[in-house]
Amino acid sequence: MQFARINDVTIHYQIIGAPADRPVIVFTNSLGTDFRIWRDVVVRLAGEFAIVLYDKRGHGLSDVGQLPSSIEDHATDLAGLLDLLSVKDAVICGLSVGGLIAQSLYHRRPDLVRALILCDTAHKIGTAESWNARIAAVEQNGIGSIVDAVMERWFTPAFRRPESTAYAGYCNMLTRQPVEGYVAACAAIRDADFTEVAKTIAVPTICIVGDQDGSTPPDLVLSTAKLISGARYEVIANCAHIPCVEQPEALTAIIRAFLTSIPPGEVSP
Ligand SMILES: O=C(O)CC1=CCC(=O)O1
Repeated sequence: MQFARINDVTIHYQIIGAPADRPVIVFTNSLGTDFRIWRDVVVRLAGEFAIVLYDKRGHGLSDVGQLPSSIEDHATDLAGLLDLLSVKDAVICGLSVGGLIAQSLYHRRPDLVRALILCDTAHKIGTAESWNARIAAVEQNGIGSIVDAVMERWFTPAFRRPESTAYAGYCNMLTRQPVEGYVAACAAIRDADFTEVAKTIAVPTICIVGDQDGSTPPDLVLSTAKLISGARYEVIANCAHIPCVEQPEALTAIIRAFLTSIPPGEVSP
């Protein structure tokens, strides 16, 4: 296990492969998850790319940090981690709130970003009312009180079978996040609007979405792709909000095809 102290926050991360030898992909995960969600993609890409995984503040083994915190704070954490690891020009793959963090990182530190993979994310996610209702429910009754509703957005019915041990495990992952970290991330998402930032993105970008995503549905992700000059758009079949868990093979194929299509010398393995 690897830990770094960044912006007074202990950040849990993992680095696989040598960044000096290979293009680097950095994975930044979604609300209520830690970096283990990327495992089935990472095992497919390891060897072709160097890979950086980390738990954003308030999730997994990372500290919650000072409250309140914003998407910009998350982006500053990620920039600090990449500086610490001497990683530049990385491909940033952000899932959901991770995609907001990726857009913010691009805005603040474009030198760190070679390409963007915006996965089940948007320029703006949800409404203030929906986030305030979620925050109130979690503060009053805990994360367990929202687990069924969240799982309906994360996974298709085929994945949400009661007898599935994987499904049970991801319910555990959600409910075991620290309440204050979860609530802080909900508030950060509520307060984030990257509409204007998205219009400035000038690196190769792909927007990917599950066809049954209940959190950032395909039409929302398409509207984000349309804000970004030259962005590609891909829909994954039989998939909801977390394709790295539900359809890792399809997601990996899209990531690989995207990265190998970028001009040689930029990100080709
Ligand atoms: O929990 C959800 O509804 C899904 C989600 C929204 C933002 C994020 O990161 O995950």
